[in-house]
Amino acid sequence: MTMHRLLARQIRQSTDESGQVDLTKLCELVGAAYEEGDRDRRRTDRAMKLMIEELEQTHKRAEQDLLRAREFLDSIIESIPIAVFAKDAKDSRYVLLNRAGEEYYGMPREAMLGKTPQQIFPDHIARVVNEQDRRVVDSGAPMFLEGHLLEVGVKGRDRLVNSRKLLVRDGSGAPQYLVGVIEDVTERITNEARISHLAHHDALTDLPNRSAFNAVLGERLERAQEAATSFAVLSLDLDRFKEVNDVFGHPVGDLLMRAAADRLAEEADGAFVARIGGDEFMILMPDDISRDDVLALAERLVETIGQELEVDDYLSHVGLSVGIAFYPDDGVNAATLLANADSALYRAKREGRGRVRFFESEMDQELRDRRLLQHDLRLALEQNQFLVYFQPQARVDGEVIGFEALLRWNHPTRGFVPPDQFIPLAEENGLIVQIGEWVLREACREAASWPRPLQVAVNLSPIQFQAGDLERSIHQILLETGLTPTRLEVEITEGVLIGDFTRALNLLRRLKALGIRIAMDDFGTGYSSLSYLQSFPFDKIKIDRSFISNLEATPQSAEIVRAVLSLAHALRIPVIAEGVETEAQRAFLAREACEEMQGYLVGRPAMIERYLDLVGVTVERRLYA
Ligand SMILES: Nc1nc2c(ncn2[C@@H]2O[C@H](COP(=O)(O)O[C@H]3[C@@H](O)[C@H](n4cnc5c(=O)[nH]c(N)nc54)O[C@@H]3COP(=O)(O)O)[C@@H](O)[C@H]2O)c(=O)[nH]1
Repeated sequence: MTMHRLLARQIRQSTDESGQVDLTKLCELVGAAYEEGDRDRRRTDRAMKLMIEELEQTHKRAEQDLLRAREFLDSIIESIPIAVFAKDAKDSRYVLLNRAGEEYYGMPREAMLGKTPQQIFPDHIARVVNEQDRRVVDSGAPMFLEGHLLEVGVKGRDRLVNSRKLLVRDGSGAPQYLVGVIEDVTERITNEARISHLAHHDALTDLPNRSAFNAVLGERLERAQEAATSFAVLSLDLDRFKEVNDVFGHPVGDLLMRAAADRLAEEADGAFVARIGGDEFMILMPDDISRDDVLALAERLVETIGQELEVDDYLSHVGLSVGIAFYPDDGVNAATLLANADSALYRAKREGRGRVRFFESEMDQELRDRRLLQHDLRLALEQNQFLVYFQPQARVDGEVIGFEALLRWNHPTRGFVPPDQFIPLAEENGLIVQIGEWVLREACREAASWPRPLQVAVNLSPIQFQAGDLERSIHQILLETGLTPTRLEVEITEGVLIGDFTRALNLLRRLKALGIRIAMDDFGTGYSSLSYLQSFPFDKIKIDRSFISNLEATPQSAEIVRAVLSLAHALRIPVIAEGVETEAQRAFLAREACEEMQGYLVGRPAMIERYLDLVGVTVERRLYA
């Protein structure tokens, strides 16, 4: 007989030693066991119920998470600014389209979902779309089209898009969906194009800039070397642009620059025109163009730029100088070609501006000479190669009233180098500041030693006004030398006032306040001498010697001198005429009531020893001074 182990134990526990079963005890034990079993079952039921509830919760949460994830993905797809669509891979019916897609196609999704391309687009577009879809489905490879013109949609055909289509397979690997994205890249491509344009063009004139010019020149050189062709490089520089800019201000200067650039580009007849900085331009002429044609074009450019330009109610006159170099005759690489075109330009400017010059080999030499002279100039001051010459200034009746100090450079091997040659170089490299200070000191020291209190006039370069502390150095020189300020006259050209006009004017006022006299040099040769007369109370006007030397030859010069004199008299400014060489010139000036004169007639520039009697020094006194 088999019996449940629990019942056997309960019978054992209810049986006494004689083998009698105590039924009451057994019933109690069995009853307790049943109750325990009931409790267990209830516990199990509760646990099961809890488990089921937990499972149901978990499932519900998973469903909600799934829903939320779906909604999240949907909202992303819906809000991304790129058109997204999905189609059934079998027949290309649209099954999904986001908001950007609606915008791109120009129709609500209801009008597209469930429909094939044929039911939505015109035939010729549907054909293309279907063909692309088939290709992706058949090959299984994604399709990517970059920067192509929009073929469908309402934004117009000027939009550029990147589009991508790829195949999605089901669990068994069969094609299920075609998913596509279309990104409108018009703005990006336009911006990239704009940035690239800015990098290669000059912002003011919109002409290609230096870097674009260098790139194009490089290509032209390569091509010309391969094809054995020739071409011309033109280096151009606007004449007097800086003056116009300074006198009328930068906004007018900008307008003028733009107008000049437009004229150049128009007249250049398709040649490559670049603005390489400031008022400098370069032009690359077409291959195998003849010298005559290049010359004709360059002359046309000079003429067209020389014509009056009306900008912002101002009438301006600028000019153009042009230097020309040919590949391969004048250089086979960019550096040589450009340097030679620049040398030719430099010659054109030096010969009076408004000119066209072809490069010639001796210009190269000239450029090298210039560099050598620059080099020597640096040594000149420390090696005491400079001298100050003095030229007398007199009343028209001949009475000497002072001297002009004129710088001379006695070079150890070249001999006397004309100031016209080395002063511009010293201005270019800034040495004029030190040299000018040296001249001032020498002139003041010399004048302070004269027994007669004559005046001494010293030329100041515009560069001395821009760099260094001119006021302090003049002040110190006057203290050092003991020269009375009223005996010092500084001669300035209008170049001093061009540039930072206010600063120069204030400096002149402070110098005048010290008692120094200010003379306007080269009157009549500049651009706006007259306008400067009203800005500052000059102590003297110096009529340029070009008018005096032409007095007898051209009646216009006499008229100009008369006009300057009458203007100066009206303004009560004394006038000195320079370059007076003949008695006839002196007599004319005397008749016209010109106050003073300077020139070979009175005396040539020379070492002061030549004029000791005029300054009141006896030779003996000088020797033992
Ligand atoms: N910034 C400085 N400029 C200076 C200084 N020294 C001279 N210069 C300038 O150099 C230019 C040429 O000067 P230079 O060769 O000395 O010529 C002067 C005279 O020699 C010349 N002159 C005088 N009289 C006559 C004459 O009767 N005939 C004739 N053909 N030439 C004559 O004129 C020049 C004087 O020029 P200016 O100063 O305009 O009165 C010249 O521009 C000088 O200014 C210097 O230290 N600093």
